Amino acid sequence: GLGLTYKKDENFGEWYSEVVVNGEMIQYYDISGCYILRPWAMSIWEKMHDFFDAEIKKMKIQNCYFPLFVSPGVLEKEKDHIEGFAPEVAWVTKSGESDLEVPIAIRPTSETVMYPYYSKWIRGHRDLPLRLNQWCNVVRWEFSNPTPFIRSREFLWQEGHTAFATKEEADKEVLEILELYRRIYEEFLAVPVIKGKKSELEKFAGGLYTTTVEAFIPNTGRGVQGATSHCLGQNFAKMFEINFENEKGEKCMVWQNSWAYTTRTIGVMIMVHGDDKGLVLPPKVASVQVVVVPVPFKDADTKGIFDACTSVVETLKESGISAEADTRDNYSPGWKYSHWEMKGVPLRIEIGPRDLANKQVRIVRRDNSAKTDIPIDDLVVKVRETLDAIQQNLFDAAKQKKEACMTVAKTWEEFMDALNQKKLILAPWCDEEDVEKSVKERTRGEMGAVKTLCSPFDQPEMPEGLFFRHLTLLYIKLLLSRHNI
Ligand SMILES: O=C1CCCN[C@@H]1CCCn1cnc2cc(F)c(Cl)cc2c1=O
Ligand SMILES: [Mg+2]
Repeated sequence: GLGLTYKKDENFGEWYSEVVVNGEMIQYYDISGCYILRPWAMSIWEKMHDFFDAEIKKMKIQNCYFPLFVSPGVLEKEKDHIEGFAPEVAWVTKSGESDLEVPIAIRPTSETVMYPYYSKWIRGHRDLPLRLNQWCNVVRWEFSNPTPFIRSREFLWQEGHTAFATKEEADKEVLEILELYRRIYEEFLAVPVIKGKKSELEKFAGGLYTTTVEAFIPNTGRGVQGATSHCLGQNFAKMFEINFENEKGEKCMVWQNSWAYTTRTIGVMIMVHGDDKGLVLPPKVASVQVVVVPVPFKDADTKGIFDACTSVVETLKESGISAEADTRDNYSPGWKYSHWEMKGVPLRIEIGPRDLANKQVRIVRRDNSAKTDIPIDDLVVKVRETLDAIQQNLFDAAKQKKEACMTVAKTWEEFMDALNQKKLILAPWCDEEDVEKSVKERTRGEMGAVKTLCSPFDQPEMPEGLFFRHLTLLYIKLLLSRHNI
């Protein structure tokens, strides 16, 4: 039938797999960990792309495209940089029947692809800042359970790679990009995130520091990394000899950043807003914001109703609202309601004989099912207001749920209690790796281990209790459950 067989709060993993398929976002593919992104998903990727691409162009960042293939020598340039990652690298070993002389890696990320050329291109301070971005796919042959959008062996992302003469410039850009990621989540996907800094243990090992926007999946009580903006320091400059002659003629190493968000953003949005009727799309990223459904009654003025639907769509389109009429005559209105609810269209407009007679339409919100009759003359104003209200309501509801699953722990007991309640924890933190490792060990239990998510930039006032050596930063812990999402 049309409905979902799994309930979100009872079988989250199965609900998610079903809703991405029934909502026509994903088609499962015959290679494990690979998924087809159907237009209903691709249009969301495009909306975010259009925003982010325009913003980075304002920052004078230019798009480019580097090859998919990486030669082994370059990939393995720095042993410690890729030590843990080697099992994820996919290799091309043959062409046709014949083996390649040397296997070629498929990019899992592009530092080692790009930086030998940064070294060639950057000679003097006038070549700086060099700021390139690419929109592409990457391949990481992961083995932990694949999940559409959240963890796939190939995914789409943008990766920015920038080089500066000074650390100050790099530090500034790291945060400018992080703010764009916050805006993608909070202004477009209606998902609240926390900005923060990763611990030494959790950061990108090849970099100097990692900043992150952490999102929250209330159904699992887990945090999830939303996007990341690293300052690489001069580590890669040293590795790839990316030097420049400064104004005084001295040879200096550049300071670099790299930053990315991926198609995981779409999965997070689905998990946060979806319900037992299907997807719930925030209007800012919905390719169809309003669907108009004719409700003919016997033969009462059917033509008038269809004409009204067409003119409502035209009026909305003229005012920049993406609207579509479902005039298919082989489906009932009821079927259409369920279908477009499953696809998460934010607003439905119904037009029947009574609406026609009263010169009104009935609007039905997807987020809270509220039904309102509005005069046709107020159509555009009311629809725009309602779409804005839906966007805000989705964000507010997600924020409230997130805060409900976070708690402050000042003592070890409070900490363990919160863990067992599958909460995210704000706890005093000494930011020492050995302590982080020991806490990970001490908390390894049937629910999985615990890891730190970030140290939030917005630190709440210091709690008075201390249980780590000394209180420096608060951070949010993540309770990892073996049965990941
Ligand atoms: O997160 C970003 C933003 C965009 C550019 N890259 C960085 C760091 C990526 C870390 N990382 C992540 N995954 C990796 C997987 C691999 F197989 C290899 Cl060889 C390397 C890596 C790796 O360096
Ligand atoms: Mg990884």
